[in-house]
Amino acid sequence: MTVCMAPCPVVFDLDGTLIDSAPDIHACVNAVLTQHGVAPLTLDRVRSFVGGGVEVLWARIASATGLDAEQRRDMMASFMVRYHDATRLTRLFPGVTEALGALADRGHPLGICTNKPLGPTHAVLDHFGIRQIFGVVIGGDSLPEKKPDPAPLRAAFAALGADPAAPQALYVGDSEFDATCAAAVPVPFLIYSRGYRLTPIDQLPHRAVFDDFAHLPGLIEAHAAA
Ligand SMILES: O=C(O)COP(=O)(O)O
Ligand SMILES: [Mg+2]
Repeated sequence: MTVCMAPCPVVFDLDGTLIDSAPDIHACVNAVLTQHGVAPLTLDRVRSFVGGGVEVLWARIASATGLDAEQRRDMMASFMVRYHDATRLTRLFPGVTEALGALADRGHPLGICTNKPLGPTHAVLDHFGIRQIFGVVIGGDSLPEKKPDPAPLRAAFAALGADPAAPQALYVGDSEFDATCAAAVPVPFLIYSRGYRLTPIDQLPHRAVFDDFAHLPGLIEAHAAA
């Protein structure tokens, strides 16, 4: 077992991990559907479509509502205009601010690797005043690849000057996309159990699970010392 000589780098997913953004995504989706005469979808349904980025979201909406390719393209474009600064219904999950502050105070380099496009990602980080705490923010449109491809997460660790293969590096996320991505990097994965995951936790590769951000700094210190 190695002892962490320097605070380990920690990269976070965003939607369903640090923020509960499904209500804003749901509102933007339904505004567009209604505008085009398509019946709205429930919050649970839209939440179940989040995790793979905007193209995956609209592919799932199209198959749920029977949109053709042209309708889907037009509606996705209208969605992006609304989504760009949609923060009104979004909340940080309980304890996130305190956990990020504690990790930053202990010197952990922190980053974001999300499939959410950079525009709405920056808007929401600015809205909550937490953008500066992150040394790198990789969005769903930062690279040609998205999670579960390992490239965006590797880029996040590289920007932090960290080697994800170092035993102490960590990725924290909520979904199947995150678990598969972390395994492909490879980097140990901590899963937040109150996010947007559909698959049972025991079927996803992960190092540890937590349901309260108050426990995260202790979990990370325990991992780093293991
Ligand atoms: O925008 C999405 O679909 C998912 O975003 P996430 O990668 O932060 O969970
Ligand atoms: Mg997520």
